[in-house]
Amino acid sequence: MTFIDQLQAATRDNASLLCVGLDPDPAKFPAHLKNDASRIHDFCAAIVDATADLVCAFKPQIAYFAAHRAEDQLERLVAHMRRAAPGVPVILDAKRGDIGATAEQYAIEAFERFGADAVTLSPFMGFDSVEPYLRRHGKGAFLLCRTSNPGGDDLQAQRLSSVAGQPLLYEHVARLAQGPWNLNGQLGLVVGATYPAEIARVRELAPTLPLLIPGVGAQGGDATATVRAGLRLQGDAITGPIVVNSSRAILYASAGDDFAAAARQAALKTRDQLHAARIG
Ligand SMILES: O=c1ccn([C@@H]2O[C@H](COP(=O)(O)O)[C@@H](O)[C@H]2O)c(=O)[nH]1
Repeated sequence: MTFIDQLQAATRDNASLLCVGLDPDPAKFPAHLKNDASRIHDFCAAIVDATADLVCAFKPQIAYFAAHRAEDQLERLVAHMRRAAPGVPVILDAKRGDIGATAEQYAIEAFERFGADAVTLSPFMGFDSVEPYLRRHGKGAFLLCRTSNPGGDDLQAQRLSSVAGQPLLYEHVARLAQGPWNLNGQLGLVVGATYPAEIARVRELAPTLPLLIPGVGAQGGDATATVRAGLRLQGDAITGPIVVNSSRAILYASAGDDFAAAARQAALKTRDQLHAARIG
C-alpha cells in the first residue's frame, strides 16, 4: 500500500483530517514522567493509544527525539504505532535537504531506520536533493512550501524575477511539485494553517497534491479556514487531500496524570471541527 493509499484509508476510516504531532518535551511531561528523557517513548505511546482512532496520520518531529539522544525510542515508537494503529501512516518531520549522496543516507534513515511512510523535505537545494526519496516507490515526501512561521515570508514570499510570470518562491515550489518534480506521484506540500489565503493559492496551483498543514492549535491557525482553503472534494471523494497537524495543543492538553485522556478530548474536538468544515 502506498503512502497516499494509507492516508486515504485512514482519513476515511477515522473520519479524520487530523494529524497528531509527536513533539515530546520532557520538561512538559506530567509529574511522574517529568524531565525524564528515558520516558519519551512511554509518553508518546500513551498519546498514540489515546488518539489512534481519531487521526489520519501521526507526525513525529525528529528534533524532539535527537535532542535527548532518544532516536532508539523513536524506532520503538514507530513499532508501537504499527501495532496500536496499523492503518495510520507515519510522517517523519525531519525537513531534510542536502546533496544527492547525503540525501540517500537521509532517505535510508527515514524509511529504513525509522520505518516512516513519508518525510518532510526542504526543496531549497533543488531536484537532485529530492530525487533519492522518490526512488522509494510508494513513500511520500512533503516539500516545505509556505511554512507556518512569520519568517517564512523572508524567502518564500520573494518574487522570482527570472521565471516566466514572476511567481513568488512558494508558488514556484507548488508548481514544480504538482508538475515536473512529481515523477511517481509521491510529492506533497507543507503549508501553514496560519496563512489560509496562501493555502488557497497553493491548492489552486497544486489541485491534487496532499497538503500537510501545521499551525492549528498552539500557533493559532483557524481549523475551519484551513479546511475550506485546502480540502478539495467531489461528492464524498477527496480529490485534494489535507493532513492538518496539531502537536502541543494535544500533547499538553493537561499537565496532570490525565494527560492521555485530555489529549483524546482535544484531538476529538479538533477532529470534529475539521470534519464539520468540509463542504461537499
Ligand atoms: O511550517 C511548518 C512546518 C512544520 N511545523 C512543525 O509542525 C509542528 C507544529 O507544532 P504545534 O505545537 O502544533 O505548533 C512542529 O513539529 C513544527 O516543527 C510547523 O509548525 N510549521
